[in-house]
Amino acid sequence: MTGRLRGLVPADQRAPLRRYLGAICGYAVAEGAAFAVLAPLLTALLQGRTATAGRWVIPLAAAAVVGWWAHYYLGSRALRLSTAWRRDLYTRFGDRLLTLPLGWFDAAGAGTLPQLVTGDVARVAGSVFLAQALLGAILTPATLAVVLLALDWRLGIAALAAIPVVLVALGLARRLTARAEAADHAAITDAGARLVEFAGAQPTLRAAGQNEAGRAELDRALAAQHRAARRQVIASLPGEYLGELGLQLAFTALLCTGVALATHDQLGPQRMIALVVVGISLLRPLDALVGLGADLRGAQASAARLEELFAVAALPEPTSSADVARISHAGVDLVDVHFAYPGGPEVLRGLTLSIPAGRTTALVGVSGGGKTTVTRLIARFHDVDAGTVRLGGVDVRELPSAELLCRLAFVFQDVYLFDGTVEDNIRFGRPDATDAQVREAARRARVDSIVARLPGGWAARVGEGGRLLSGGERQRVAIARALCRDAPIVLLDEATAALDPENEAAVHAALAELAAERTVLVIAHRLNTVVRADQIAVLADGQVVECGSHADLLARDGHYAAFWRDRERAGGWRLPAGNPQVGPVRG
Ligand SMILES: Nc1ncnc2c1ncn2[C@@H]1O[C@H](COP(=O)(O)OP(=O)(O)OP(=O)(O)O)[C@@H](O)[C@H]1O
Repeated sequence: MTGRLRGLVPADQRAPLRRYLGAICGYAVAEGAAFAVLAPLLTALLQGRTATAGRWVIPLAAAAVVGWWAHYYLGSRALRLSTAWRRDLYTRFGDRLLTLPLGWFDAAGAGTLPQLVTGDVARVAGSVFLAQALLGAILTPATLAVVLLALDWRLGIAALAAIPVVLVALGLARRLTARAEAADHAAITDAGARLVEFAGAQPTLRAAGQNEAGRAELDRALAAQHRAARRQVIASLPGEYLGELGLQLAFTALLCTGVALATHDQLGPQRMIALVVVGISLLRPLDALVGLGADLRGAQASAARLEELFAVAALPEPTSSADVARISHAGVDLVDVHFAYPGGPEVLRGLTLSIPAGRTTALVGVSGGGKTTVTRLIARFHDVDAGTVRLGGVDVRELPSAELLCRLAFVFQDVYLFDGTVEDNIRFGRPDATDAQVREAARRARVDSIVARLPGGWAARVGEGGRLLSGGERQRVAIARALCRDAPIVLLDEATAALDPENEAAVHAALAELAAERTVLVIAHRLNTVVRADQIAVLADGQVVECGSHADLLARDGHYAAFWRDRERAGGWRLPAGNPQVGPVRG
């Protein structure tokens, strides 16, 4: 077990694994010793000493029976160890997902999850079986080599001629395939992600009559994966061929040496044949070594990826929740905030914004200007690079994440509903809510009218992701969830999609219920929302360049007023990114 893999072995499985590895070493050596019995047996048989040969059959038959039992026993041990290891990795995986910074999920990291869960965990846990094959392919020939050297050192050396060539083949295979293996893994991950994306995009693609256009990305990823797999096979060929060549040379050397010794009367022909058979038994398992080396590298690479995931630093948590008592109001303040996504340019450059308690603040700005980023920093998906985000006067970094998150409710644009009933989905915001509280939240968010039309009513399931509901209906359920949660601060990303008049009116009524007496920060995409907000913050160049009510900002005749005039002229809201003037979306 190599260092990387050993590091992932669960603590309570280390001792059983050590015992198992010891047992398979013993098994491999014993297998070699059992093969060695062939030498006296065959010699006696070929010399016509059948009684002696018969005596040697007894230990060989006993070894076969014991070997059969040991094989079964070790196989069941391996299965138990591998299953326990896999279970532990899944548990650690689940625990890790709970503590990963939320920002990790919307970065590239989340795309690697399926491959980590399905491929890497299985490969690491499966290395228990690999260890058996590998140790067998090393120790059985090593035992036979010692026996052969003891019986006839000349034939032993001839057989061992393969070893340097096999070692060179292993090194060559590792060097040539390292890059190809990494590229193949990246291509498999990408193709998997594209496939999931393609499946999820089916409704949109078909509605737009763009089935083929949507396929292009998937086809490209599959073609890339095919190329990467072919390159990996090609890269592995020289190592395999060299290993094979080494073995053929060793067979030839063994035979030639045996024949030479027999013809020069150095060795009886019967003994020569028996020893050559032992030599062939020595060489045979070496054949598998190059392939097993590739499997081991694959398991090590999987272990490295899992280690990388387990090593992602959780955002530092305060050791005590004492600062929670200092929260004096439900307002949020961002002070001189600087932030860049890992490896990206600075998105927020000294942003200062005060979001007063119990009021609605609309955030407007060009697409990609950093509005969503502001909400993510308030919820501490990421930590700021400089400056502070305060909730009720307390730095969010000084609040335990559970304390922070229980004060926040989110209503995202792409609302995700679980495949349960509407009620389940509303209760999800607050698991201990009573039926009456859930129904009340549903009524205030105008969800009861959705339930009325669902076949099965409250008992109807909404489908995975809420696909049986329309976008507006999903958002109403999300608003009901937030109402049920009753958090004092709501972070809301208003839907950009056009809603039918009935849904539009229902969503607005629901939002009005949500906003009453709560602190709301809304990424506003609708004219009504912007105009009605208590204050509008205009985001440009990573800063809040204007802040005030609709009337104030119009009177100031700055960015907002310019955008407003633009909007009146064009009848639209959103200005293209790069335009110095700012604006949300069509009202
Ligand atoms: N997870 C991420 N990793 C790296 N960069 C990101 C990430 N999320 C957003 N960005 C980048 O940060 C910048 C700000 O994005 P953000 O989503 O905050 O803008 P926005 O104003 O909400 O845009 P929109 O109105 O189009 O939703 C963009 O350049 C975006 O590409």
